[in-house]
Parts: sequence; C-alpha cells; structure tokens
Amino acid sequence: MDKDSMLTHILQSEGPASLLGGQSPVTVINGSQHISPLTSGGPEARGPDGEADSGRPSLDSAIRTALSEGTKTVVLEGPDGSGKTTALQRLVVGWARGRNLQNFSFVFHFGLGRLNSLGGALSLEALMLRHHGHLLPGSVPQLLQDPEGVLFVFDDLDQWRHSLDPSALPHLCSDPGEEAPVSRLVAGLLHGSLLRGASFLVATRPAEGQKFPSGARLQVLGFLKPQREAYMEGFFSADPAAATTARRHMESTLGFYDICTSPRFCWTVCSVYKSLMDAGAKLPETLTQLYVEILARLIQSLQLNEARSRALVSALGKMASHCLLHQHSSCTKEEMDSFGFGQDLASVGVFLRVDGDGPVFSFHSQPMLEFNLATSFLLDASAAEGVEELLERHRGRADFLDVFLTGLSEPAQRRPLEAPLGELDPGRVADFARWFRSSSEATLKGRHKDQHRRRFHLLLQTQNESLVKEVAAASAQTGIGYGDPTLRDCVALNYVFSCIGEMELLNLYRTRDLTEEQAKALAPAMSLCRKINLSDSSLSPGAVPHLASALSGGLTEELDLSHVRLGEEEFRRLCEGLRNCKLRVLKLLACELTEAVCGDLASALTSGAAQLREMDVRFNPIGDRGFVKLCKALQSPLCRLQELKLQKCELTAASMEALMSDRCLLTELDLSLNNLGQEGALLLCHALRRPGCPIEKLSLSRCELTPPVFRELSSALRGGTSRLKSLVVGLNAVGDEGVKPLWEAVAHPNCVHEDLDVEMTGLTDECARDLCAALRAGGALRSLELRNNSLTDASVPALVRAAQDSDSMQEMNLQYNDISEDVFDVMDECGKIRY
Ligand SMILES: Nc1ncnc2c1ncn2[C@@H]1O[C@H](COP(=O)(O)OP(=O)(O)OP(=O)(O)O)[C@@H](O)[C@H]1O
Repeated sequence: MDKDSMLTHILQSEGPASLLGGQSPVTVINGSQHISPLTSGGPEARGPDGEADSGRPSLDSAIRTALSEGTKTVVLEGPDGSGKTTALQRLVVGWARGRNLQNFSFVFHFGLGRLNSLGGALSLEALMLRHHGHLLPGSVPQLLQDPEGVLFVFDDLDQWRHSLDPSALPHLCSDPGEEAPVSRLVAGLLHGSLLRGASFLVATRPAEGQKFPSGARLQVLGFLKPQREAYMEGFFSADPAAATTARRHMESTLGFYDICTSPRFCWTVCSVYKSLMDAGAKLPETLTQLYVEILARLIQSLQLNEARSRALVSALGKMASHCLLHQHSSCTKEEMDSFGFGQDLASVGVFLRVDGDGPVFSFHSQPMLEFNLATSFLLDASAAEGVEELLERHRGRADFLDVFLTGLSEPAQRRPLEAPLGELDPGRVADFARWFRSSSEATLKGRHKDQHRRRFHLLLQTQNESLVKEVAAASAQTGIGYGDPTLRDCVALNYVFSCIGEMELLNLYRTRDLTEEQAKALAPAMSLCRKINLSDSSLSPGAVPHLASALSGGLTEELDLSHVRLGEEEFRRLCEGLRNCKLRVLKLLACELTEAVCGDLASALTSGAAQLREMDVRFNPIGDRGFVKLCKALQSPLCRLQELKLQKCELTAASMEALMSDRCLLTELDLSLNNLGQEGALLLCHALRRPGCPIEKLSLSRCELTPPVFRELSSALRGGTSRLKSLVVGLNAVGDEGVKPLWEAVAHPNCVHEDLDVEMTGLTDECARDLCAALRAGGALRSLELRNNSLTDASVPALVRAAQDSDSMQEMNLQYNDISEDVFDVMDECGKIRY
C-alpha cells in the first residue's frame, strides 16, 4: 500500500477550528499544541475526582503496546472531546510516516458515523476502494491474502446505528467478495468472520450496555492537571504572562470539573479566555458564565435578529431535551425539522457537529447541550412546564441542568447573553429563584449529605454571597458529615462556608484520601470552623501543609485526627501550624505516633502562642523516651496543657519521674493501660502529695498497681493538699485488702473525692462493711464504679441502704457481679443503683 497516498488522504481531512468543536485533528497533530492524553486500564483506576496521578501511560503508547503485543481488538472508550479521534489519526499518520505500527502492511481508517448512511449492498473490497480512493485496485486481493497485516481503525462507534450483537444479525459475512449491507460487513469484520486475523482499533464514547466489540478496553482520561498546564502554555506560547493568568484562573474556577479533562473543553476555554483577555474583559467566574460567553459569541457570529436568535435557541433546547430523554447522541434531519430549526438549520454548524451526507446533528459536548436546554427554558414563557417538572423529567440524565439554571437566574451572570437574545423571561426567572430558595432551605435542613453537597454546588454557581448566607446559615450548626468529598465538593463547600463566616464544625470524618488540591480548596473553610473532624481519614502528604496553614491564624479550637496516620515529616508540618493557632483540643488517638514526633509536638506546645488545653494521644507507641520529651514541654511556663490522655502509650516507671514538676498545669491525666508497676505508680503518688499538685482526675486502669500503691494513693487523698476528685484504678487485681485504704480515704474529711472506679479489682462481700461505713461517713463521693467484681446478694441490702442514705452519692454501678434476680427488687428501691 502506498503510505504517501494514505498520508495525503488523511491530511486532506483538515477543517477549520471551531469554538466548540476544537481544531481539526490534523492541525493538532502537525502543530505544536499536541499533548499526549492519558489512559488507564479501567474506570476503577480513576481517583475520586476523575483525576489520577500522571504516572499513567500516554494513550498513544498504550495503543501501540497493545497492538504490537498481538491484541486483535483494542477499544478506546472516552467521553466527548477526550481526544480519541485525534489519537487515532495521529497513529495512522505515524504509521504512514513509518514511525509506528510498522507490523501492519495496511491500515484503513473509517468514521462509522459516515458509514451509517451508506445504502445498498457492496463487497468488502468495494467498501475499501470507495473509502480509500488512493488504494490501487490490485492491492486489495494482496491484503485479503494476509489479514494479519491489516489494521482497521473504526472511529465514532457510538454513532453507529446498526446492531453489533451477533444474536440479532441473520448471518455474519465471511466472504470478502460477497455483497452485503455495510452493517453486515462491519459486524462480520468485528466478529472475526470476515478477514479473520485482521486487527481493529475502535473508538467510542461510553454508551450504556455497549458490549460489542469485545477486546482490550482502554479508558481515555484526556488531560489531567499537568497536561492541562502544558496545553495552556502551548496555547498562549506567544504571551507567557497571559498563559500564567489563564492557567491559574482556569485551575481555580473550573479545574475541579471533570469536563476539564476533555482536550476539546480546554481548547474552548483557552479560545474564550484569549479573546476576553485581548479585549481586557473579566474572565468567567463560573461554568455558567463561561457558557453564557460561548453561546453569546456563537449567536452573534450568525448576525441574526433577536427574534430569530431566540427561535434558534429554543429549537436547540428542544433538540437537547430530545437527546437527553431518548438517550440519542445525534438527531436526523427529520428530527431537526420537528424541533423548529426551519431556515436556520443551515447555520447550526456553529453550535453542532454535522456528520455524513445524511446528515446527522449532535452537540459537541454534554454541558453545551444542557446549557442550551437551561437557556431555552428560561427564555420561553409559553411552555406550561415548571422548573420542578423540567428537572424531574430529565432526572438522572442531566448533570448540569440545575447548575446552569441557577447560574442563569443571577442577572450578573446572564447579562452577556441578553445582548443578542434579549431578556430571559422575568416570570420564569422569578419562579426559578423562588423554587431555588425554598428547595435549598428544605434540602439544607435535611441530613442527606449528598443532597447538601449538590446544593452547595448550586450555591457556588450563584456567586451571590448574601443569598448563600440567607439560605445556608440556618444549616450551619447541623454538624453533618461531608466525609470523602470530591474536589468539586471541596470547592463548593469552601465557598458556602466562607460566605457564612464562622462555623461550628467541619466534619470530614472518614475521608479516604484528602489530596493536596482538596485540602488547598478547603483551607479557607477550615480556618473558619471551630471544630474540624478528620478522624478515620487518610491525608496525602501534600494536604498537611494546607491543614497546618488553615490552623495557623484560623479560628479552629478543636481538631480530631484520630486514626489518621501521618509520616514524621507530615507530622512536623502539622506541628508548625500548631505553634500559632487557637487550637484548644487536639485528638491524636491511634495515629501510630512514635518517639520521633514528640519533640515537634513538645516544641509546638511551648511556642508561646499555642493555646492547647487538651491533648489525646492514646494508643500511640511513643514510649518513655517520647513521653519524657512531652514532659519537658509540661515543665515550661509557656505550656498551657491541662488534660493529657496517654492510655496505652508503652510507658513504664522509667518516665514517671519526668512527669510532675511544680510548673505542670495538668488537671487531668490518663495513664491507663501502661505497665507502670509499683515503682512507677509510687513515683506518681509522690507527685500527687506535693502541695499545689493540680491533678483532679487520674486514670490508672490496668497499670499493674499493687497494694502499696493503693495505700499511697489513700494517703495522698487524705493528706489535705490533694485536689483529686476522680480516680480510676480499675483492672488492677489487688483484692479487698488492697482496695481497703481507698475506703478509708473516702471516709476521711480531707478527701474531696467525687468519682471512684474500682472495676475488676477483685472485690468480694468482704469489702462491703468498710465500703458502707465509708459512704456513711458523709464524704463527697458521687459515683462508685463496682462493675466486674464478685459481690453477691449478701452485700446488696447494705450497699443499697448506704447509697440511699448518702447525700452525695448519685450512682453506684453493680453490673456484672455475682448478684441474682432475687435481689432485683431490693436494688429497684434505690434509683442510684445500676445493675
Ligand atoms: N492530543 C491532543 N492535543 C491537543 N489538543 C487535542 C488533543 N486531542 C484532542 N485535542 C483537542 O480536542 C478536540 C477534540 O478532540 P477529538 O475530536 O479527538 O475528541 P474525541 O474524543 O474524538 O471527541 P468525540 O467523542 O466528540 O468524537 C480537538 O479538536 C482538539 O482541539
């Protein structure tokens, strides 16, 4: 086959660039703006925002690899404008220029949309000669001899109007000389009955239930952030400053929409931005404003009068609704006539893609389709349908309809469109605004997080701060969880929270991967929230500096990062944010923190500006060395920490000496589940006895305590200087004799003890007499935790009476003792008993 002729054949297909359609593939291929789109093996490989890491293969190389490794059918699947046609044509051009796919002797490229209208019967050979006029008739029998050397490239499978399901076809062609309708020829080729051994490269937009052809599927991801940046730099190569402005603007106002992965959308955005920048005009702040600008330009380019322009938009709206409702990507001439295009059908090429001789008409992109529908709805006062009916009718089929209606209902956003079209219908706009306000208030009063998110997207589209405040402020206190947001959600959430101002809570519980971009988008909202809950989440390293900077100088007083695993470096970055912030409560439960990070934490605690009062580091293996570092902070007059939870932190007696200093302000300390043993606990008791020791609540559950420790604790409580009001010493099996000194303390007039927990300490009926005597002595005890001991029915009457007679006692818990139903009545007599 003459590759030069093939090259000329392909290069002839060049057409002019259009605002919505983009540049012709040939211009892209030959120009400097070509950027390789990316692919992934399957849709599941996409991240939550549709964005993926740039370590993915380029589409071109993935196709080449698949075809050179013997895959017979490769199907490219990607949304409109994702670069499928361009990629296919680039490969064919590369083949003709001898650069790739050289394992094929023949490559045939067909647009299936154009083949649709081919009537009558013809042979495969005739089809090839007809569509590849450069082919020498004598070469066809040669290629039929060697199917292995043939590659068919089929573009636009989504436009193919014939079935490929073999069960729906009478019989598949197998003879290249046999004349058959084109639908059977294509089916025969793709199912391998015709020219068995040939290879196929097929491109299609994703279509519901599309099973055929089977083969290796490559998802076309289009442009992710780095490709977009490169594309924009290429587009504005003559003016690097404009490139930076355009890139930053697009990333901050549109970069979070999935459609930004479409190279065609990038072309449209760049084209609009360029002309706005050249005219010194403002760039669009919302997706609606962008499409307002596009539609206004397209209408103006036709130079129609206002009435005809309105009629044209109305016809486009009818076509859009038809395509959505019937799931058609394209419409025939007859259908177009029924929408009322009339004489303007000849001009629709600026708005629509027109294919084949038939011809068929389709929108270049889904957002443009939905924008036309939204505009025509607000334009046309005559239609009986209200906004709710419109949305209901297109539910599940339209992604942007409500977004565009919301944007268009704001006068400032729709203004440029009203120049060529005249005013949108004031009654319709007012109806929409009424519906939007009331449905927003109702939605935000509910607790469905997805509905909230959707509403935030709409509120973002209004760019109307006072409206957002009025509508959303009432829901600000609900504390609803917005975990696992997409980038788009983050941007919308941030906008709404920022409009409202101070918020009680930003609940992002269980966010699977908070990316750098998401955290950056959310940072302003974070800094306005008094509480941030990120527990059970994972944060990418790049997200942490944004969290830290939101804390620093922000209003946040409570941060929950429980079960979040941060690397040492990330934790260090977080601590930088802690040095100068309003945070009073920091929850770091089970974050796998080690000694290595305790120095950073300690230095944040003593920064002077830090306000931290409560810190929960339970279930982190910081060990004695880590704890000693924290203790240094506790000794500093700059440290304001009052409550410290260190349950199960692998502490031993070795670090207890470091704990107490005269300066320490701790009022609450939880050391449970650490193996302090007698030695460690006695050191602690020593500190408790010191005059002025501020500890009011001490938890030493399961710390391997011994009877001498209980004696020392009792003595500290009776000493007259202790402020201890709550003591938890459960799960230390010292038995009746071991606990006894605590009863003496409870009875002592110096003791201010209010809550005592002696769960599972091995108590039996032997203790009842001392315990009751202690309660009767009239101390301050309010609650007594006696769960999981061995008290029996015999002790119950005395305990009940003692509890009843005590003025201070509010609750005595006897659950999980050896108490039988026989004494339930007795216990029921006293409301203070739990069993
Ligand atoms: N690799 C690329 N580099 C630069 N621009 C590109 C690239 N691919 C596509 N484009 C731009 O995007 C436009 C649309 O591309 P293309 O027609 O290849 O998409 P498509 O996926 O085939 O779309 P459709 O599904 O609508 O047929 C092109 O006209 C061009 O402006």
